[in-house]
Amino acid sequence: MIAIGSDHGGYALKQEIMAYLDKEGLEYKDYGCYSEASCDYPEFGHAVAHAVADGECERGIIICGTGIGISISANKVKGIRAALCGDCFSAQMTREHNDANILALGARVVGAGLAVKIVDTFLHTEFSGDERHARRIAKIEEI
Ligand SMILES: O=C[C@H](O)[C@H](O)[C@H](O)COP(=O)(O)O
Repeated sequence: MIAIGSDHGGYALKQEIMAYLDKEGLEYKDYGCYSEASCDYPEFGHAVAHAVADGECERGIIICGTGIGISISANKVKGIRAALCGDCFSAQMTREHNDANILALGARVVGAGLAVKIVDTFLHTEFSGDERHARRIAKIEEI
């Protein structure tokens, strides 16, 4: 199960991402927002982060205008490694090296076509499991 959430700035892109997930037959839960009315990104970053940290969902996707505010919010939750990605290489690396469990996107930064490719890369790349990467992630957890 994938947790997905956005503020008003990410709402339209979220619809595109959910259409992609539907097409791929991937299950998701939408944690809001549910319209383009102005709202506050920390609420939705927090909701998705908790769904992932609590084990309710395996991965998360969060979207705001830049992807910055909502990723800062999600990263406040223990156990969350939210990565803001604007390209497929970063999405691949953050899965292989950082075992990122949430992808953040900036709807005012990337177009829908690229965003879907980034999501696809993020969801289909596994953590490498290399000792050096696991050691560094463990150090993040200690902070
Ligand atoms: O990091 C924050 C996000 O980019 C927000 O989506 C953005 O600040 C919202 O701005 P506004 O309220 O002007 O639409």
